[in-house]
Amino acid sequence: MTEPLSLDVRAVQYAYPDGQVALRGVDLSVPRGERVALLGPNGAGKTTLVLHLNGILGGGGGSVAVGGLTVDRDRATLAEIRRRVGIVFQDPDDQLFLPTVGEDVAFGPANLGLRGAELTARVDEALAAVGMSEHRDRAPHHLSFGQRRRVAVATVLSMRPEILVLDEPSSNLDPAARRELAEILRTLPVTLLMVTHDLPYALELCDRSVIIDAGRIVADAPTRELLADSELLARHRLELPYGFAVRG
Ligand SMILES: Nc1ncnc2c1ncn2[C@@H]1O[C@H](COP(=O)(O)OP(=O)(O)OP(=O)(O)O)[C@@H](O)[C@H]1O
Repeated sequence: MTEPLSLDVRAVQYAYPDGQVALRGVDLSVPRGERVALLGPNGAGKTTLVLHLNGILGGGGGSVAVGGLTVDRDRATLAEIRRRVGIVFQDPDDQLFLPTVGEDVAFGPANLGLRGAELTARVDEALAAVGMSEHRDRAPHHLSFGQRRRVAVATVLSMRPEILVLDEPSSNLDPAARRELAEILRTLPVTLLMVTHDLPYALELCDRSVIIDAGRIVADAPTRELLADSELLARHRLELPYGFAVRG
């Protein structure tokens, strides 16, 4: 039997209630363990697509499956889909709200009913994965922004997701924190989908990139190849930093 894809998006369409069409038939398959960057200009449909992955949005046509389970409206399926799709939002403070780091990381698995040694093991594992074990008893608001982002990643990892979705993971990080996070993300044994405007970060972390524009996937290829195509980038309002050149 072939292993199920981590993510299988087929012909997904979506218009917001005000009539604004955001997705016009999106297909995207991601095998388990792959890291993919989702690129595109403002308003392209990146967030709308991400919100389809865990069933926050849907119903406009097409299908989404995560680890072989199709996203559906019934409660049990939705709960399982939300466990399988871990979303790390751009602002870690949207994800951290308990008095200590350990409590924040335990929150998700505790909600699933885990207790005692099993719960402790989940928290240990997630904090170790992001290099934050020694900060377990600290208050999240006493940590640096870079540390809070790592803890936000841990709050999702403790659910043992099928796919980790990161929204602009490098934003607001200083160069050292940016590099440390990249090193962490590279070693995580999960499928990763990273929404970003930071093209060098996409190149550093993801072998494959997808460009979405006006609700359609317009390119899906090795990151190096995409970033070497300056006409393609310009057509979709994507820019490499000044002086940063990529050879295909
Ligand atoms: N709640 C909403 N109601 C109506 N239209 C919306 C809503 N949210 C987004 N849109 C529209 O849907 C389209 C896709 O937006 P989306 O936020 O998915 O783009 P994006 O690629 O994530 O952009 P950005 O890079 O700016 O975050 C845009 O035309 C946007 O104006």
